[in-house]
Amino acid sequence: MAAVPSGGPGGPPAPAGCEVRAAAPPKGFGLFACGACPAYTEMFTEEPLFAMQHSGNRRVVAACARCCGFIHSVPLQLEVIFGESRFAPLLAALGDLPQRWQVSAGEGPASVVRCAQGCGEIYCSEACRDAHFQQSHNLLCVGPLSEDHPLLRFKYHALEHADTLLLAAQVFAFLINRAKAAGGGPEVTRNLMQELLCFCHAPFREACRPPPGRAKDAEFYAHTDGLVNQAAALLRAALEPHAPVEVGALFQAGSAFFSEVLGMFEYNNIDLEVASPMGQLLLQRAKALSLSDGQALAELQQMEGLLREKEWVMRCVWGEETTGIYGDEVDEDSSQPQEMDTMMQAMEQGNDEQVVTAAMAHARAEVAQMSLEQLLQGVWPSMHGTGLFSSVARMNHSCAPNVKVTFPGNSSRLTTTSVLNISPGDELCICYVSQEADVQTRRRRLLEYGFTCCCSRCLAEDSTALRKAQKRLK
Ligand SMILES: C[S@@+](CC[C@H](N)C(=O)[O-])C[C@H]1O[C@@H](n2cnc3c(N)ncnc32)[C@H](O)[C@@H]1O
Repeated sequence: MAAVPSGGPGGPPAPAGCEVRAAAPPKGFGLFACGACPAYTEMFTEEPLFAMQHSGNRRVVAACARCCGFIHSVPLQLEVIFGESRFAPLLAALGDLPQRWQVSAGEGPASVVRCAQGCGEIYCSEACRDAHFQQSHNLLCVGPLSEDHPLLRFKYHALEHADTLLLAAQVFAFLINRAKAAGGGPEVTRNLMQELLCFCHAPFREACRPPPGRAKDAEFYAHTDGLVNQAAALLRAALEPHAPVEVGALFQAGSAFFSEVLGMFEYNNIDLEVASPMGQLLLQRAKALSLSDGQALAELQQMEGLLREKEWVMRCVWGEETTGIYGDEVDEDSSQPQEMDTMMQAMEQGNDEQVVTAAMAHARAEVAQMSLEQLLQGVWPSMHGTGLFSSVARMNHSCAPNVKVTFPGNSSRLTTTSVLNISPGDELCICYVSQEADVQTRRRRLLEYGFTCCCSRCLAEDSTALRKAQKRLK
C-alpha cells in the first residue's frame, strides 16, 4: 500500500481565544488557551465536521441523520423502541396517547421529515434534510438503487464490519462535493485531502484495535487490509460514475487515503451522546394528570404499563451495540450492559435457552416490583454516535484534564467547559478515558489511541502502586 503523509499543521482555524500549536513531545500538536478562563466556564461550542448515529443505536432511538438530535415525535420514538412485532398490541392499546403526550408537552405536533428518494433516512427538519443532501447524501443515498449496486454492497459490508466505514464514505462524498463546487479536478481534490490529513495519524491497520484476546499478528493485518481494500473498491465503484476525475484523485494511492481516514476515526473520534427527551416529557405529563379524574387515572395506568415494558426491554435488549459503549469502555461498576450482551450472545447462538429464559423472567420480576415513581425516573436510551470535531480533534489527553466536553442540546453540537482555572498559554486537555479508572486500566485503554500516558497523575499513581507492590514482596 502506498504511503500517505499524514498529521501536522493545518485544518480549520481554532475557535476564538484558542490556538493550535506544537505541544510537548511526543504529543504532536495541541490546542492552547490564549487568555485566562476561570473553572466551570463555557469555552466554545462546535459542530462536527462529520457525525453519525451508531447503527446499533438506531434500533432504540429515532435520530436526525444530519444533526443527530431526537426526532420530535413521541409516536415514532415509541415505534422504534417497541419495534418488535410482540409489542404491537401494547402500541395499539395506547391509541392516540403518544400524539397527545407530544402536544401536551408543548412540543407541537409530531414532525418527521423523510429522505425524498425513499432510502429510509429521517430528519428533524427540511433544513437538515437539504443540508445533508448537499453535504454527502446526494452521492450516498441508496433509495433509487438496485440490490447489486456497489453502494448497497458497500453499506452491507460496513454494517457487517464497522460503522466508521460509513463515516469514511461521508468524508469521501463531502470531498467530492466540495471539490466540484470549487471547480473540480485532481489538484483541487488533492488540496482538500491535504486539509483533512492533518487529523490523520495512522492507517487503519495501525490504528484499529483487535478484538479482545486477539494479537496484531500477520493474520490480523491481512484480515484488516482485506476488509479495507474491499470497502474501498466498492466505494470507488459507487462514486466513480458521479465524479471520475475527483474519485481518481481520492484513490490515486489505492486505498491508502481511505485507510488514513478510517484510522482518523480510531484516534480522533468523539463519542456523541444526546440525552433522550422522553423521560422528562412523560414525567411532566404524569405530574399534570389529576388522580381524582377517572380518565386521567386510566391514562396514568396506560403510561405505567408502557414504562414497565420499556424497563424490561432495556434490561433484556440493551447491549453494547445499542449503547455504543464497547467492551473495555464499560465501567467496571456498571455490569448491566455486559450482562445483556452475554444474554444476547446466548440467544443469538441458540444455546442455553433456559439461561436466557430465566434471565428474562428475572428481569420481568424485578420490573414488576418497581413503583410508578421509580418507573418515571427510569433512564431512556440516549442517542449514541461518533463525530469528528476540528478543534476537539486537536485536544490532547490528560488524566487530570482542564476541559470537559458535553452535548447539552438536542443535537451533535458540543460544548467545551473548563473544569480547572486556566491561565494564558495553558494547553487545553480532555480525558479520553474514564477518569475514575486506575492507572493500569487508563494506560491499557489509552494504548488504543496509540500512546502510553506519562502525565504527572499517572507517574504519581504508578510509583504508589510500585511502592505498595514492593512492600508486599518484602
Ligand atoms: C485527538 S488527537 C490530538 C491532537 C494531535 N496531537 C495532533 O497533533 O493533531 C489524538 C492523538 O494525539 C496524541 N496524544 C494525545 N494525547 C497524548 C498524550 N497525553 N501523550 C502522548 N500523545 C498524545 C496521540 O497520538 C493520539 O492518538
